[in-house]
Amino acid sequence: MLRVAVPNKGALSEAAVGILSEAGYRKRADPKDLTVIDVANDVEFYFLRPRDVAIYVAAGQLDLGITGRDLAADSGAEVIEEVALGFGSSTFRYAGPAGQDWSVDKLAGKRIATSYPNLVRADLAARGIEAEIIRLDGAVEISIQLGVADAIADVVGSGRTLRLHDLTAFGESLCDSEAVLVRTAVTPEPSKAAERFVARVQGVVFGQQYVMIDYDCPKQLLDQAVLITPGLESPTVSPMANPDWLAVRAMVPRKKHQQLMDDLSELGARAILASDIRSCRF
Ligand SMILES: Nc1ncnc2c1ncn2[C@@H]1O[C@H](COP(=O)(O)OP(=O)(O)OP(=O)(O)O)[C@@H](O)[C@H]1O
Ligand SMILES: O=P(O)(O)OC[C@H]1O[C@H](OP(=O)(O)OP(=O)(O)O)[C@H](O)[C@@H]1O
Ligand SMILES: [Mg+2]
Repeated sequence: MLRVAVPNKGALSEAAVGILSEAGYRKRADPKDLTVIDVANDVEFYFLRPRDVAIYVAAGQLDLGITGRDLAADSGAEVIEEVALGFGSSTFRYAGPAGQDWSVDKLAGKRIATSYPNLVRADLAARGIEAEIIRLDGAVEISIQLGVADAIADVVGSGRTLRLHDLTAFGESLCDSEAVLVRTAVTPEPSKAAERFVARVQGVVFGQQYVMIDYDCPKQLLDQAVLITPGLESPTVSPMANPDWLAVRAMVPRKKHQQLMDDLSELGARAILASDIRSCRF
């Protein structure tokens, strides 16, 4: 039976469970359940802290797991990233009190509070900077005010928490993160069952990032319309009852679809429809 780790709570949990459900896997009945056996798909799910997921997967105890790229990097566990899941996006930044002229060099000799000590230690070592790392479990932004640190290194999503605490980020991002599906590096190749699981998850994630566009196109405008909606391989073009018109169907990136619909409309296409793709395979 394939063994898969899923975040049991926190920022990544809900979206991870949503993708797995859309991929046809069984959900847990009670949020306190730590395991679910999906007999129909021959998969056992383990609901773990996302910070621990890469450790189990790297050790080969579990075949696959969903975690954050930053959490996996900080754990030091060796895992292979199979699918970037398109949610839980963040950067990982140094920050200090606003109004001071911060730069990474100025961290030398300072106290830096963080929940990601290994990520920070590796970055400072690569820069040849010596500083004291204060390891905290969370609410890191308050640590300067409380006098235990001079600067912090933390996850930045919207940036709201930094602003609320009068902190300013500086330096490059140490890790551009999102939720990822990782697999063990113990075996060089994934098993057939792991490959199938990855394909299902990839299919749902890909479906979320694209929409299907259908439209009616005057025959003489087809070449120009195909430039607007080239599809993945090539759009599907079908005859219509009226021989002067063609029906066209193509996948387009979700982020661009409204712009592309405007372009098609201005070109002369009609009855332009966009629909969600729930899942796909390539
Ligand atoms: N705005 C955000 N806040 C927190 N984590 C975020 C945010 N955006 C993305 N993430 C990602 O979520 C993961 C952290 O997951 P975790 O479960 O620890 O979240 P959490 O909500 O901080 O939980 P807890 O605070 O209970 O430990 C990291 O990969 C982080 O990059
Ligand atoms: O840039 P923002 O959108 O404001 O989000 C970033 C904040 O969210 C997370 O904290 P969380 O709520 O998980 O609490 P924690 O610090 O206790 O983990 C993270 O550690 C930052 O503090
Ligand atoms: Mg947190």
